[in-house]
Amino acid sequence: MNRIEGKLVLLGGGKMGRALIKGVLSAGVTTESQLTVVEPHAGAQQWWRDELPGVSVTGDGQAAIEAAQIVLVAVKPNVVQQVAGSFSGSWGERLVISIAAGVTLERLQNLFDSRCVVRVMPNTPCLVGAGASAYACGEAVSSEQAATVAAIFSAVGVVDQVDEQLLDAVTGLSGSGPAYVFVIIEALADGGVAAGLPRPLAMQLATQTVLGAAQLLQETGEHPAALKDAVASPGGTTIAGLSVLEQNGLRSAMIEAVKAATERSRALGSHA
Ligand SMILES: NC(=O)C1=CN([C@@H]2O[C@H](COP(=O)(O)OP(=O)(O)OC[C@H]3O[C@@H](n4cnc5c(N)ncnc54)[C@H](OP(=O)(O)O)[C@@H]3O)[C@@H](O)[C@H]2O)C=CC1
Ligand SMILES: O=C(O)[C@@H]1CCC=N1
Repeated sequence: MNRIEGKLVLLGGGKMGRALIKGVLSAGVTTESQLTVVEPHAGAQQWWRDELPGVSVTGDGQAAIEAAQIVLVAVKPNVVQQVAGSFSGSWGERLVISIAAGVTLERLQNLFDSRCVVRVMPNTPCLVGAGASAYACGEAVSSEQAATVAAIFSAVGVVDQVDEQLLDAVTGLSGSGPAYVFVIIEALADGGVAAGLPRPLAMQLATQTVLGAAQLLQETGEHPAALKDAVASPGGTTIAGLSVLEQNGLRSAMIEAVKAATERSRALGSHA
């Protein structure tokens, strides 16, 4: 794992900020003494003090940002403008990495008056080191700085550099995708309960089935259709279940969900 150089400030100590920082610390990408979290709300500050007592936490980021080489922006998209305006110095001397959904590189470059900005889309499985992230770099980001971004996000899962035009679709697929999968797992468990299984057993079987299927797909490198066919015996149980999924439009529901989330990411970008 590559260690990153310099002080890092996290703006916004909520769900994603916590997931990312816990991941980079446990992977040894940086250390608690190199980190400051800027979070205005007392409740959220307390979480950091309880969980990571070696990390500095403050409500006012001015001094910490002045001392930092890397700033990770993890506030809601509609708060990015406010945090960009909260610092009186020049952002341009720092690498600014934003995970705000939909907020474009052009918008980041304008808000931070810097071309040294990176737009990233991670997801919540970063919390357990199984995230999927993609990023695009602004015009002045050096290859060393791009490597810093890769080091941070590879500490919490897989990461790819992409053209910025793909990032709304990344948001619709892997950014929002964990929520779709949680709905599928919950529904599978409900089906098991409806068929007579105790709830805890149904939940364990549903979760492990999704985890195992994803792992099988990844490790064999087979096409999902081939693995699906291998489960479905002629005249058997699986083809009976699959036929109900087709009748009820599961595939098109998934496709439309990703498209709708992609559109929403584009819309967030135009309003942020
Ligand atoms: N959740 C997800 O699955 C994903 C989210 N994202 C993106 O990550 C970003 C953060 O999302 P998420 O972690 O879910 O949101 P959270 O609301 O959990 O975290 C945002 C945090 O920022 C704090 N905050 C508000 N104003 C300021 C400020 N002026 N300065 C510093 N901190 C502030 C919030 O405090 P308070 O709540 O008290 O206002 C909150 O603790 C969003 O832009 C989102 O689009 C990206 C990928 C996946
Ligand atoms: O729902 C959202 O807006 C954020 C971005 C991707 C996942 N959650």
